[in-house]
Amino acid sequence: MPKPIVLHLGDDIKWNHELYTQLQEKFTIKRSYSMNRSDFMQALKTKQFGDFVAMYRPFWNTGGEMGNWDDELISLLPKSCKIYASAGAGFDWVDTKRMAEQGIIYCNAAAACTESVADAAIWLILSTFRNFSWSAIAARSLDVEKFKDASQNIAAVTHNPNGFSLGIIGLGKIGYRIAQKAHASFEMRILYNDIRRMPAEIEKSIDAKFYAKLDDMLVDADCVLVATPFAGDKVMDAPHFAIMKRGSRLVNIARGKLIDEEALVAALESGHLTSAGLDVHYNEPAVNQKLAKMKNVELLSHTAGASIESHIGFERLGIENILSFFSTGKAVTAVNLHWLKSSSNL
Ligand SMILES: O=CC(=O)O
Repeated sequence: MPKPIVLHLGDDIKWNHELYTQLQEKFTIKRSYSMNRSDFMQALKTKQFGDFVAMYRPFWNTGGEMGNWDDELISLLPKSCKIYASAGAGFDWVDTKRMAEQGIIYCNAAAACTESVADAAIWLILSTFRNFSWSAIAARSLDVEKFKDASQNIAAVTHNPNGFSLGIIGLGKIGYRIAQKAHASFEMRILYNDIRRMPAEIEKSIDAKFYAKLDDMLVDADCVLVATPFAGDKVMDAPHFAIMKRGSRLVNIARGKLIDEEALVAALESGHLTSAGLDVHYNEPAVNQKLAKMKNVELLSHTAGASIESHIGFERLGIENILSFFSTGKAVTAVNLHWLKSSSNL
């Protein structure tokens, strides 16, 4: 009996060679490498990869050249395909509901980059309180006047985060890890808003206060952290910024489109918000020109999750998802089971 086929998207794996050998023992691996959308669609139409049962994308740098996984692409997948295990935490580029309708489980890999993203969030939170961006820009300018300006004036406008409140939108795996770190390192008071309340022991472990309504939390938080998946709608727009505490801060490590960036600019320009820290941007890879000019805004190039540890974990978790699914019927990190269960195709 021929082995079932796994379609490996993108580059070779780099780290988990033993585990990959296990995958090769159980499956025939076909490769698409970095095909563009039209070549990839053509390959699916002509069944170039055969009737594969799973897709595996080990790292986010490659394997996404076909673009968003929408109805056009998903409807070309063979009916044999049951699981797509990909690198990456966010899955705004995959229509996971549409996949479920076709009986395909989508597995993300947030668990593999949680630590990296949480560390980056701590950097951004700290930066918004201490205005490190201003200091760094001045030092790199090689301009002694800018250096003196930063060195003499920053102390008058910055704070230790200790004892301030961090209001987290989305206390998932990543939000919780950030809360743990902020609570343990800076004794920050943790507030959170989510669609569901966490169990009492989770809340107790970080002394967290739950807000059923986002607006109520925005009024109380000294720093608002966006850590929720992007599902098509903004969570922060002008009315939200308006009710935030005067002098508070905003950090976003989730997706740029969750925030109305122009409204954020206006809130910073008016001084209603003191500072912001953004890993993600509305029009990536382009960064908002006004934000880029603000010394009280820390900006990163969507690298919060970028570390070798994340890469190793992405590769591993993807293979584990596929091996587990075909041996036990259960994937490790499926995100669309709620839709799959109700799908009439199953
Ligand atoms: O943004 C990065 C990711 O979704 O993993």
